[in-house]
Amino acid sequence: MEATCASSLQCCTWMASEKSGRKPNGFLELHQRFGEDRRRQRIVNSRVLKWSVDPIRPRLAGFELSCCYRNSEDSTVESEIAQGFVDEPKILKKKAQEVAPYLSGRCIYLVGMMGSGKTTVGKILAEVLGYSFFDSDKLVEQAVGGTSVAQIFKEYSETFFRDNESEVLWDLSLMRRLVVATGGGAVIRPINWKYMKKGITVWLDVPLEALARRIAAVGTDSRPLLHHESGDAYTKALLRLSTLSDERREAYANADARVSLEYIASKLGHGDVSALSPAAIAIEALIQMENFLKGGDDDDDMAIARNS
Ligand SMILES: Nc1ncnc2c1ncn2[C@@H]1O[C@H](COP(=O)(O)OP(=O)(O)O)[C@@H](O)[C@H]1O
Ligand SMILES: O=C(O)C1=C[C@@H](OP(=O)(O)O)[C@@H](O)[C@H](O)C1
Repeated sequence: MEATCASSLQCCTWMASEKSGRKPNGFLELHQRFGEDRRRQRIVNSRVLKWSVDPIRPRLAGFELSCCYRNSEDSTVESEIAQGFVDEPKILKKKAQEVAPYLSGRCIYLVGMMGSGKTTVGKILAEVLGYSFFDSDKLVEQAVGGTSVAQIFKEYSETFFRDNESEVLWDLSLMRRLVVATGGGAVIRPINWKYMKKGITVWLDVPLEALARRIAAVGTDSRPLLHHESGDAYTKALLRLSTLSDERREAYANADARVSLEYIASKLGHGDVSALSPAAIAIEALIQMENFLKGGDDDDDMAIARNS
């Protein structure tokens, strides 16, 4: 079973921090774990060859890493392949503990296109941070007497839905320690940004083809803005999503932190974002939030680049 763990590089760094109490190159530690003393050697090239989920212990993602070293003493170059496992829940928990003091109870608002994973990733973030999770669509549905979003669009109007959405976001902005999965269109009203900016806003930036694949898999019943196109489910979703994305991309870019699935995938040497697990995306969200809150753009995950 092939799957990816976007946390590969963080994992290596974190394993290293745990043992040595400093922030060294994780790959050195990786090799120390395999019983070899590489401290006097410098990595000149490293590459993740393969990721896979352990079918017996699915919380663990296995990896195979190829490394090439230069020995500083005699200038010889050696290479080897190492294997290991990363425990995503453990990494998530550790990263959440690191980010929590910077958040100091501020709410997290996830923004992004329909199907970008705001609900899925939001629930994970809420759990690891000890926050409560809210889906703004669900709150609108409750406010309109339990009417579904699709039904609200049909029986009332999109404007009516948007008004209720703004009210819900205002109510939420008065609270603390929440992760909020906003509706994909919440970003189009400037007033909503005023409410959301009381917390930290995070944009889940997912390629349109991946969004269309996810939505085609679950159907468009709950997403009325996708009801009008004709054709098969994937093509229908892709067409409409690309128009919406053109209209909204600039608005999403107002977010404090951006989580680009293409960036995570390329960092790990993957061609396809569909292999990234929700937990791995949540880890990247925590990293990007930490960067924003610390006011820098340091990226521990670039260890490979720095050492190559
Ligand atoms: N990383 C992921 N990989 C594969 N499928 C995902 C991922 N994240 C979310 N999904 C799936 O995509 C669909 C939409 O996700 P959801 O979290 O509801 O998005 P949103 O709240 O942004 O509309 C769901 O069926 C969910 O299971
Ligand atoms: O993109 C949009 O305008 C919408 C996205 C939906 O939420 P999700 O992003 O949770 O699907 C929901 O708010 C409504 O159907 C409108």
